[in-house]
Amino acid sequence: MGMAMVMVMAMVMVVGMAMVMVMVMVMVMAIVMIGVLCSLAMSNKRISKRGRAASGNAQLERKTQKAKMVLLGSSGVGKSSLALRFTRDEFKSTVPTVGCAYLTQMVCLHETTLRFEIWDTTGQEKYHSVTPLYYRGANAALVVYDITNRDTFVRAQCWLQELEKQYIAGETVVALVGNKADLSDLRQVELQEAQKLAEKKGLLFMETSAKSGKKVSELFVAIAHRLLQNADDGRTSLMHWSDTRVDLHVPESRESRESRESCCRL
Ligand SMILES: Nc1nc2c(ncn2[C@@H]2O[C@H](COP(=O)(O)OP(=O)(O)OP(=O)(O)O)[C@@H](O)[C@H]2O)c(=O)[nH]1
Repeated sequence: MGMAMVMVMAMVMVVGMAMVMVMVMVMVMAIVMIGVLCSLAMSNKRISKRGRAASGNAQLERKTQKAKMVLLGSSGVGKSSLALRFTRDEFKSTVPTVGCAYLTQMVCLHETTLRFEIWDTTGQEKYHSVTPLYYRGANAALVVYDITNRDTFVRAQCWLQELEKQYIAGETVVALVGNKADLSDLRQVELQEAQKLAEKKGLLFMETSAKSGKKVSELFVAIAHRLLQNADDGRTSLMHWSDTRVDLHVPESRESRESRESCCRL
């Protein structure tokens, strides 16, 4: 009888100990799981904070920068036509520019949007003395000649010399542009000759046609890339631009708003 009692008590003790051990194990597992869940929650919080900071920076980087560009060259080479092709993708008969015309166009690149503020000067000799007023402070200059007219190429070289006196090399992006490439049968300036000149002076060079649109947006995008590269290298500084206009007139039609806000995406 006594032996049986001892055995029963021993069994109760073993079962009790087993139950205590199971409970301890359950508690330990619960504590471990709570710990894991807490650390996961903390790291998620950190990731989302970092994500917000990154998207904030991305937003900052996407801000629009503006660049002043001046178009120079003899009368009739197609400066206004190039500006019109680039800003409105149009080609129509133009009248000689009086003084200067002002147009704008956005270029959307991967990380930045660049707003070109284009000063289209007149090529007429009688206004020559006022032209420096327009190219002062320009971030970029297009020196345009007509590939079918050698005189305009000679004149373009005078413009380049004038610009060289005004600017520190590398600060202003200068492009030599041979326009009217659609009339290559009437060519008076060989591509290689202009290319060589541009290489010697470290200029961008392109033959374009405002009439057909050939290489026009490529030209402006190449200038935009060069400008942003110079800004990154600290050689030039571009100002930020934000649209702060207040429209005091009748609401704009959807069509005209879309064309105003259009961006040259390449
Ligand atoms: N075939 C051809 N004609 C062009 C091209 N670009 C311009 N033209 C014509 O050349 C003439 C002069 O063009 P504009 O754009 O007014 O020239 P501009 O350099 O602005 O002239 P100014 O305002 O006097 O300085 C116009 O009759 C245009 O239609 C082109 O790429 N091909």
